[in-house]
Amino acid sequence: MRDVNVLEGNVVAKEGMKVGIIASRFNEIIVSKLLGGAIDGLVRHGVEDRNITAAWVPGAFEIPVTAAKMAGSGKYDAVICVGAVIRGDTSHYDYVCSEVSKGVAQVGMSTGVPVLFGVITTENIEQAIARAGSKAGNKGYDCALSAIEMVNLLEQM
Ligand SMILES: Nc1c(NC[C@H](O)[C@H](O)[C@H](O)CO)[nH]c(=O)[nH]c1=O
Ligand SMILES: CC(=O)[C@@H](O)COP(=O)(O)O
Repeated sequence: MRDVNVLEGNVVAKEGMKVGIIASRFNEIIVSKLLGGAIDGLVRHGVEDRNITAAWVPGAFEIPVTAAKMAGSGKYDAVICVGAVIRGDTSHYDYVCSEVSKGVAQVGMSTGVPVLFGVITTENIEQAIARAGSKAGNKGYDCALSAIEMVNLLEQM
């Protein structure tokens, strides 16, 4: 490749990195696994337990307002959002998923704080289980590593 400048964040947490995690309680049996995966990923890559703060909200729809509060507080280098939205019998699923994804993205862009979207949106419980620590991995863990990478990348800009 030509001799260009390439910026990339590594996945080793900077000294004193502080992370907020927002977990939605709806489908808690799934979300607790996502939360555990996020914490595991952060700690394994150098974030200290005492620098991780987790907050429970009722459902995924309450994540964006909480993310705005966390990201806007100046206390956190990154915010990870984990939840599980599983389709039911009505169109409620579509509205929840749409607003949560848009809201989380908006918080990141408006604050400049990396806000990671670890809310799984599935057609059924089997798909959710697969993404919460079984055959499709753990989306919470994945978001932890992405949070560290994004903090390290944005600090270079
Ligand atoms: N059906 C799911 C919900 N619904 C609840 C909403 O997120 C919200 O708490 C309520 O509409 C009150 O504002 N939430 C999930 O996280 N997952 C679902 O599958
Ligand atoms: C994602 C939801 O809001 C959904 O679980 C609610 O179920 P229903 O559409 O049957 O009311």
